[in-house]
Amino acid sequence: MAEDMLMLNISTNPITPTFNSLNRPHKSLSGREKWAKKKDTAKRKAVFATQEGTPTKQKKFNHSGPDNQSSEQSPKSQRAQTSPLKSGHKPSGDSGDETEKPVTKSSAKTKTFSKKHTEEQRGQERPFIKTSSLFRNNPDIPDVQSPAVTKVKEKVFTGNSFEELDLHPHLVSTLNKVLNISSMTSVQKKTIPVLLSGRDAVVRSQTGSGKTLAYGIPLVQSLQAVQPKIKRSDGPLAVIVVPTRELAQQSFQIFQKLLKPFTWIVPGVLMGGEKRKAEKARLRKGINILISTPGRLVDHIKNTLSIAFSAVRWLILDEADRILDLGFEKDLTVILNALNNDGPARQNVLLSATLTEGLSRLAAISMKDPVSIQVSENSEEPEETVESTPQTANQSLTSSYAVPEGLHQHVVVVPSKLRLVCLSAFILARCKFEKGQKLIVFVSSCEAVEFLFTLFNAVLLDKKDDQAPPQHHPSLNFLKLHGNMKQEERTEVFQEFSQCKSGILLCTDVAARGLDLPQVTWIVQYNPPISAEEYVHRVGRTARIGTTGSSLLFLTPSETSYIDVLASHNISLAEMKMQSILATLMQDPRFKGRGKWNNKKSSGPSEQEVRERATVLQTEFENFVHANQEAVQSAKKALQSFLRAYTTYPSSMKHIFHIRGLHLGHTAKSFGLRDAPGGLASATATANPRAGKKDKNKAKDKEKRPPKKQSSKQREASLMLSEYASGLRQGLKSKKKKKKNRQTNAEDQERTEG
Ligand SMILES: Nc1ncnc2c1ncn2[C@@H]1O[C@H](COP(=O)(O)OP(=O)(O)OP(=O)(O)O)[C@@H](O)[C@H]1O
Repeated sequence: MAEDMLMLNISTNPITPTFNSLNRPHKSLSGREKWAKKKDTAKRKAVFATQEGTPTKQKKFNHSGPDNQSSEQSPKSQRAQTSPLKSGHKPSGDSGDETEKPVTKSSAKTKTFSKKHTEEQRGQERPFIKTSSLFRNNPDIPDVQSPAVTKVKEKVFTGNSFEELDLHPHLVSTLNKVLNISSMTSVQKKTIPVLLSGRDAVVRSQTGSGKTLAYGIPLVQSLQAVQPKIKRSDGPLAVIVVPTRELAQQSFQIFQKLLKPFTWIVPGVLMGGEKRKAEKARLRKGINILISTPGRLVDHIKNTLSIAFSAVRWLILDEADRILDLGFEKDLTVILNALNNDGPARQNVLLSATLTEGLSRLAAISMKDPVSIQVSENSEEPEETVESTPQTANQSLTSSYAVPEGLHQHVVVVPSKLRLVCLSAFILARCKFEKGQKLIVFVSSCEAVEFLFTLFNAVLLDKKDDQAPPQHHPSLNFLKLHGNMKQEERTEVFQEFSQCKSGILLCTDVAARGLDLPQVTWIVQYNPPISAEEYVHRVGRTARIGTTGSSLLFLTPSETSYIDVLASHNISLAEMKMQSILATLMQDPRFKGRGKWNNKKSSGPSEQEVRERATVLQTEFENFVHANQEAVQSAKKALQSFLRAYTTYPSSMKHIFHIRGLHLGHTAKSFGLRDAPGGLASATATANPRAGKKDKNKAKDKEKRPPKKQSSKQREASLMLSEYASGLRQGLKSKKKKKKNRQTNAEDQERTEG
């Protein structure tokens, strides 16, 4: 690990041998080999010192110079290197250890010096650079070529107006005047007549194509026509199930608008995080269109006597593939049983941008001859809908997904160590040096969102001095959204990000589905999603309803095969170069390094200068993280949760995302940690069933009560469920003591988003 230690690394935390052994693809060097490498490195150092005339001391502070260049691969060596294990990627403990020794030896002495010196250097725009090895010993970045694919295209709009349908004139005028829409989208044109005819339907169309109104309009049309007029006391006539609270709120708001002329029809929303008592009272008064998350609906089915489904005529599952997915299945069964016991014949509608698998389970919700509706540009007018059974519907829905035409998708390959600075540079580029940019950054865990939120607010915002509050650049407005936040805060953030003109939303997949946040310009996937389907939903938060937008997927060199996975779903990405993202740092004087590279004649930013600035930024991150124990703990928690999430990729993707492919020292750096903390062994050993026996034993020793081993499916499920967790765990636990009776339901509740 010595090579990964900072030049002036003062860490007393030796790297656990377990991790070195997990990540060390090479056998240890013989004495002769070590000597040869030492000699070679010394030679290179000497050459550099002569070329740059770097004083010895300065060279110690910034060791990235010549060796960085050695890490820049020749085109030949760049080719076809995808796995660190295969690529000659040299993790800690390999070559370079010896060259760093003189420096690490003096670490005790430099500790005090570095701290004082760092402070002195601030304000002089020549920060003390502690992080010297950022650009060294990284795996090669392979050439990235997205395979040619035939993109699936969907036309968003039709030239047809809502007047052409046989709708109530007040409904049409509400669409025109309240929602400001006049012509139908393709999916609306296909779906509305089918649903008005009373048929069940399975609807798939690209993200942001207007699926909510595709079921909302016929639902309102049909309910307003019911005679005698619907009364509040009739209870629910339509049940709409959606996977997240924010989506529930959003759908509820749309129904409030649609129902403006039909005031006798009452919409209502039930969702986790809200007070049950208040919801019960509303249910007692009567809700005709009931929108709910699965968990909260189940909770009421079990505990609220006044909930009755005898009048339900419609069941709509929005984001149906998510609801039919792992974890929600049990809740859905409870909901369906309750509906089937009570209700008359009803219409069932399933919608999503990625409906494929899970359709065999449609039988379980007793769809009757569902019509399969999908939108494809190739289909000739009149656009046919397909009469199908659940089985044929399954066949007709391929796994090639349409993404919006105005979406420009990119990928950047970044070695683990550089991920944090690269993400920061990207955010600065978009939000500090450009105007009107609204970004959503997807991260794999709640803890990582919290960590990045605190870190970016502390480091990326301009600070004049330590006392003054950070100066908010107007566009550098960070927001966070994840399942462990209190509901009020979630709602506030959702509203704020919906309304703001620019900003950065750091979030988990809780924001991946269905949310219609206006004018989002970039979707950044800092951690790749667990499936191509989730990729489609995440990027679908931009370029909605015929507009344009962009996306950027971060991959490490060992993860580049993910591009092929996406290509197999007809999704292709253009490469963005890491260097060009990092070059943004040249615009920010706060990250100016020693500046001596400025003298160079070259017109563009020197690569070395960019690296130096990236190193300054990384140093700032590490200084912040190591400034106090709380920050270190937060970084460790984030790292641990990242590792846990990494073990949950499905087995079909383990060849790309396997915990063994991670270099933990490098990964730790992307959390501002100078070294991989000890104790991670237990986290990964318990999470990773394939970890060595030795690691598992160590983990057992350390943990008094090691968590139960889970199958990979269980882990995936529990991750998803914790992701969508209500955040009520503490409150529910205390209630548990008082009301044993409610225990089961409370657990169900906290287990789901609802
Ligand atoms: N006919 C229309 N004309 C103009 N805008 C429309 C029309 N129908 C819907 N919209 C708007 O398009 C946006 C996206 O609609 P919606 O959220 O229903 O998309 P979606 O297909 O459900 O997306 P996702 O798959 O991401 O959930 C919304 O802002 C909605 O108001």
